[in-house]
Amino acid sequence: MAVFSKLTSGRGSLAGERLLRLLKDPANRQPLLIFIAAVLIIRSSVIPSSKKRKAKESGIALPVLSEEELAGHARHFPLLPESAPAEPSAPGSPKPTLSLSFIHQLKSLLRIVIPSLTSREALILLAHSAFLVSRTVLSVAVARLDGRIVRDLVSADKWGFLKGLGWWFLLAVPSIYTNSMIRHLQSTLALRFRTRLTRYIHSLYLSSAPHLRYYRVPLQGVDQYLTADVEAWSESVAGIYGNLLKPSLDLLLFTSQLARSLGFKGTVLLFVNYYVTVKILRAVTPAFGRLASVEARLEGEYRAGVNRVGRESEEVAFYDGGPLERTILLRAYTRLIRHVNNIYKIRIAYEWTEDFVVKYLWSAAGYGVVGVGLLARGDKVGGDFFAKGGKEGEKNRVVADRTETYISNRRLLLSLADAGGRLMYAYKDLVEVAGLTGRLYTLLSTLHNLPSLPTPLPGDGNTFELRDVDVCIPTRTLLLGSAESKGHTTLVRALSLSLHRGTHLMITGSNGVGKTAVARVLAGLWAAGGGGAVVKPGAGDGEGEGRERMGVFVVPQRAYMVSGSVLEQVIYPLTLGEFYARAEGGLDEALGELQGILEAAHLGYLVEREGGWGTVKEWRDVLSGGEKQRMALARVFYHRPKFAILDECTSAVSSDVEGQMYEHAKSLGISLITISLRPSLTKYHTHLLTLTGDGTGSWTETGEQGGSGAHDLTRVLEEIRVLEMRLEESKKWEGRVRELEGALSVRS
Ligand SMILES: Nc1ncnc2c1ncn2[C@@H]1O[C@H](COP(=O)(O)OP(=O)(O)OP(=O)(O)O)[C@@H](O)[C@H]1O
Repeated sequence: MAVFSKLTSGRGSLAGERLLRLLKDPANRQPLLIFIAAVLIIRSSVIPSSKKRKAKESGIALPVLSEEELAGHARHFPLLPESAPAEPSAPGSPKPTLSLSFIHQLKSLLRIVIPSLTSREALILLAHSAFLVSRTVLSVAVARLDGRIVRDLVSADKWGFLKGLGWWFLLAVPSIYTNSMIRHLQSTLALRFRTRLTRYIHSLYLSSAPHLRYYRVPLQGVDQYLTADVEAWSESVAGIYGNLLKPSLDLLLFTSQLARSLGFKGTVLLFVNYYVTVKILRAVTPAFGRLASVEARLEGEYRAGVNRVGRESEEVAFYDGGPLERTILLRAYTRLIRHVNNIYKIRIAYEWTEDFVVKYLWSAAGYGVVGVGLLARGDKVGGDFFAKGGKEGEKNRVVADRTETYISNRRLLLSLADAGGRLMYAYKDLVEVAGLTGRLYTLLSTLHNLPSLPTPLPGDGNTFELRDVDVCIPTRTLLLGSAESKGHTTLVRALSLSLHRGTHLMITGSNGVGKTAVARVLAGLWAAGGGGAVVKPGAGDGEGEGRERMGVFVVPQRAYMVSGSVLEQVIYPLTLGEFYARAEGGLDEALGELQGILEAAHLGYLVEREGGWGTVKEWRDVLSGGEKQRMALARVFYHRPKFAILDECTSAVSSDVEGQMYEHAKSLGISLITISLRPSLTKYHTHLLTLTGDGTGSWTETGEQGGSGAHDLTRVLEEIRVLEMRLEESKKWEGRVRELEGALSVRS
């Protein structure tokens, strides 16, 4: 009551008095109280004040969930047999029906989007529910008022009619406010669900080592899951609540209201009507859930095709592959459209039945139900009414009362038919939500259940070692972390290596023998097979070098350019925030250091050419192949790792520049592991690993022994080459000598 006394004080006292007067009437009390409660909830907690909104807008952030928080959810996402990674086509395959497993899946996802009963989402849901209830109550009030107005009209009650009209306008205000708030809260809820789910999936999918889920997830078209599916699910789930709750409430309330005037028979008839409706619609409802799930998958395939052409546009253009790409895209599009068309066709029969049931069967049932009471009693208001002693005024009153009852009931019945229709649509939506829920659950349970890769041994921090490791092409199980190498194609068998800082290894061998595969095992992307172990140097300050150094930094074959500025290209994968935090001597000094690094990578001109460190461009397209490779080397110089794995990453750089960059890297104390086919690079290394590629997985290692090393190896190879050349030449001279001898013998 404190709220009301506040309302009645001061300027609002007149309005407050009126409000209290309205509340005294029991017929008005219920809808008004609900309406006021809903407005107060919204004002206090859901719609932020302008001050609050400003603060929120300036600080919109999506903090990453911690591994502990993610682990807390993991138990709600056990790997279902349908979504087990053994089934690559899993996303479309689980049959989404309204079964127990759907309820479990939905609950698991709802836990993410509504984390607690005091969360903002729960409050919005509460306010949404309050508005839904108040809308139903308002509908009943409107139906009753409708009846009263017509009654007063029929009985020519002028004042009653005007009063009714006044109430009509008064009720319009909360009604329209309620309707718009329901829509607003539903969209807000959908957006918040989407944000929560996106944040959760990103935290899980892009979590850093040791899981590298984004690299290992064995699902096709993950982008479709992350974008379209999340959005569609959030919209549907936020909508389905209202679409289910409102008509269910309507059904309950309208039926109870009707039951009062329809009597027993009418009420039974109403229930028979419900039963028949449900039976008919259940029989004709197609598997909308599965259809929606397949549609999402096909949409994903088409989308991935379009993305590929956009990404590789230059390559496609060089080959002039447009027509072929068009055929591929059209094929994917046709598959999608054919499926969507099928859904439309399947829907026709369903919608015919639905229309008939909702519009005609329900209305007919309505007339029947209203009429049954009156017709059954057979008490006409005709001539015999007076014969039985009825008076004129009484007749008018009876007619007016019946009109009121009829109008109110008819309105309630129409609303009831509408509620029934909505409920049917909601059922269809619910089945579609089941499809999307199945897909998202598959994604999350797959991500949660990716087993950890075996953790590399730490060693002394300055040694890189492979002990008896089989390098195997990853089948799904190996990719998921199994160290069991049986049944897999083994590229390199029982490989053992031990590299200390200061030594430099070159891995060579012909194409496809598994050089990059060895790098993947070294970097921890693939599990070491054959029960072997990897000893990997972690981050640290090395041997008293002052600055914290990364353990291992890999430069892959294809140079990767991140979206962002020139500066962000050099410091990748460091964020700008981390870069600033590191710049202890000030930003100018840090940028000066970066400029020096670019010069060492022969890219000193870049910052000036591109208009500054902050210039943002699509660097993948702007930089030449060689420039991209030099930028990748600049990253190595910036991070100064203990070990750098360079996978054919200077193939487009001229030999002299390549040599200078190698020397520079070594001068920074970086131990190099180079994968290359260029013999000219051997001279920068102390060890040589040759993968023979003879199908047995064998390999040979040449290393520093007693002062000799790869330098000797190069020298020996060179000497053999020179001797072979001389041998070749000597054959020519032998031929010439024989020619001359032949000529001499002819003369003599
Ligand atoms: N994810 C994978 N799934 C299946 N096969 C793979 C996979 N990755 C690599 N392979 C196969 O393993 C073999 C070795 O690949 P890898 O990339 O290590 O060769 P490489 O020696 O680096 O060759 P190149 O000199 O051409 O770069 C190849 O035959 C390749 O097709």
